[in-house]
Amino acid sequence: MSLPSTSPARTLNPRAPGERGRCSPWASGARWSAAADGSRVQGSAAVSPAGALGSAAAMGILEKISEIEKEIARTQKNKATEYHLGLLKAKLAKYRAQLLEPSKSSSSKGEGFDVMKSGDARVALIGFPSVGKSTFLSLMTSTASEAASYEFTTLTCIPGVIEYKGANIQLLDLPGIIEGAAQGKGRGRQVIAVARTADVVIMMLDATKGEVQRSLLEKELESVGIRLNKHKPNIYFKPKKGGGISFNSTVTLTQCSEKLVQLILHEYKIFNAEVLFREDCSPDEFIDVIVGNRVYMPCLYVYNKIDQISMEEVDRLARKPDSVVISCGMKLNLDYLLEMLWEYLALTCIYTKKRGQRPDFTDAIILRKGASVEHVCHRIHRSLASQFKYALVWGTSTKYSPQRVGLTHTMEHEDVIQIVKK
Ligand SMILES: Nc1nc2c(ncn2[C@@H]2O[C@H](COP(=O)(O)OP(=O)(O)OP(=O)(O)O)[C@@H](O)[C@H]2O)c(=O)[nH]1
Ligand SMILES: [K+]
Ligand SMILES: [Mg+2]
Repeated sequence: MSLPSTSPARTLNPRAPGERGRCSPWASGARWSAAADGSRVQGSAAVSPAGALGSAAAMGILEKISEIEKEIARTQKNKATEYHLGLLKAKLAKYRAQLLEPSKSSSSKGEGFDVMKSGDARVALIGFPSVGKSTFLSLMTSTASEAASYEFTTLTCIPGVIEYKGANIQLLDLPGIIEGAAQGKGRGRQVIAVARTADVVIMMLDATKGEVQRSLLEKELESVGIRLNKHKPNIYFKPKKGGGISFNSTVTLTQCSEKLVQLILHEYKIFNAEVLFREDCSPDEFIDVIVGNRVYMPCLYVYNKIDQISMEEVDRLARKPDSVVISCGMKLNLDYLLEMLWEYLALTCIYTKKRGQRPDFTDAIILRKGASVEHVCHRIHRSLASQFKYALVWGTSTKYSPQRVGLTHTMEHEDVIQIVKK
């Protein structure tokens, strides 16, 4: 491929990096309603009964899962089958959970996967074999991870550090995963366990291969409770000791009804609970709330090897939501990827200020979203929180500037803080 001399940047990045509204998973949530349903319906292919699970019990569950998935696929989706489908989905989620449980206690943890969390954030590289994950790690960090043209070059978790805007971002190179990973194929289960601990997942894809790799990987992660670029369903759910099921909603529901909610709850042997829908959620989303243990994670789809495809194809991929096109081989568009990654991490930068002085804007304290004043204290000095009297905060997290706050106050991006000791 030859890159055009006129404005390649526009083709690579049809979105301006600052356009957080359109690319950030925290934006309005418009994308979210369409995504939930149907994903399981197509999921039948992903569950292969030939999964690497040894025990007969596990095989039994796999069979049950594939049977339910077949039935869901057979069942037409309409008003009359709504309850039936809802029940099937609840059953499916239950069996999937059972399938995953035993592995936690067994010895299948896998050597080399317990990498210590370090730095300000963690990013996991997930992808099929030989898409270029290790090449990427070696390029972006000072760590070298072996890259080669054969599959499964990487067998463990290799950590590196990206230094960007004063933050240390831990980047994890992982073995390639394949279809059936969630059922234990290859090192899939260990890889997915690491992915769950990340702040952002980079799903690396080979731009020369079809779209099917993306949907296969999404399905694998979905099936173990990882929700990509979705927010937690806004449903209040509280199991109770008695009193039956009290059901309410603050919005018009088009996908769930009281009866369906009850059916699903009964499937989980829950007969007393308070349920309040604050959003028009699907049955799948409601099941996610009951099951709990779901991880809602931002994901960047990174198409590598664009040096191998046509300009038109590059342009098409670059326009997909949550997507970035790169070439590790030709070092194309890596800066833009870093900008996007920074946005998706949505780290909070806090500036400190001494009494009577201007804030120090040269040295930000970098924290995860939702960090409190106490987190800030710990970052400055280990004993500061115990000597803390109050803090003055300027910025978007307070109503007044400055405002006197306590240790539990939640900080926001670019707030300025002055800490007053006892
Ligand atoms: N043409 C081209 N080849 C690339 C690019 N990036 C990586 N490769 C090649 O792709 C092959 C696989 O790269 P790796 O980095 O080993 O891929 P991986 O995803 O870590 O593979 P596993 O560890 O086996 O899962 C190597 O031969 C790389 O040189 C790229 O941007 N363009
Ligand atoms: K490889
Ligand atoms: Mg590798």
